[in-house]
Amino acid sequence: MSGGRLIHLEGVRKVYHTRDRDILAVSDVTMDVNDGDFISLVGPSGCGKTTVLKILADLHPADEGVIEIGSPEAPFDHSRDIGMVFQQALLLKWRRIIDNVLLPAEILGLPTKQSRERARDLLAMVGLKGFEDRYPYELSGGMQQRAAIARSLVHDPKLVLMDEPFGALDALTREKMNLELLRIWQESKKTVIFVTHSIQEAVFLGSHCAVLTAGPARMADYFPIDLPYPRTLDMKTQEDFGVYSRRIYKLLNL
Ligand SMILES: Nc1ncnc2c1ncn2[C@@H]1O[C@H](COP(=O)(O)OP(=O)(O)OP(=O)(O)O)[C@@H](O)[C@H]1O
Repeated sequence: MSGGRLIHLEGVRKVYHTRDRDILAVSDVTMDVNDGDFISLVGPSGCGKTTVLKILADLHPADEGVIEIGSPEAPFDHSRDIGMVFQQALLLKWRRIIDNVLLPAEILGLPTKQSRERARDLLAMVGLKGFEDRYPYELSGGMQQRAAIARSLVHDPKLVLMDEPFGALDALTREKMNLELLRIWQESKKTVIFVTHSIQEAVFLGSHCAVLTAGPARMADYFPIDLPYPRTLDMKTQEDFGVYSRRIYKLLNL
């Protein structure tokens, strides 16, 4: 389901300079991402996964390397073309669910009526039809994360950055959300960069996988995951799933 190239990273490196020392956050980040790809970014704590997302979002400059997003024919606007989902849903507790989903559209000044319609459609897509007028406290953790996913899509971004969105959910809800996310990804046809600590989750979701290692923090591998979509939970017990998982375990010295 890949289209033209959206992202080209080559030899990207980032060092944080603090008062008493320099911290190498990530290095050797090299990857090409096509429109519609789902990239899993997996690695241990502190290996620079969030830093890669921040560089892509243009929140931090890189120290070295080539970063190209979009093309002259389809320029990329960081303020409009990125949607973000974090580990916590971060919904505003005084706003109804639909008004939370609408927030990026409001900030960008998009037409109200169309945005509201789109927000309703997205809430239906993430399985929250009927919950538009509820408040966040009335929703479970998984439902709140669905609302956060709808919010990340409301302004129709080209790229969705997800920083461990299911890290705070229990194991069963997390598996369910994995399946839901793949369905939403296939329906919305967005390019997704998905950060996770979980090797299983990385293999299960990704069309491609980037493996980051710590000490020194670097991208150790980037490869396609040639398992067919739609993915099903029983694939996790299959041999080729195990081959991909072992490749990552090995890189992480586990
Ligand atoms: N603003 C900052 N200033 C200084 N050091 C930072 C800053 N942000 C991150 N770091 C350091 O850079 C390294 C990489 O951090 P980053 O948050 O990208 O890792 P991560 O893989 O996302 O970690 P985690 O999985 O724990 O969220 C870490 O050593 C971290 O302490």
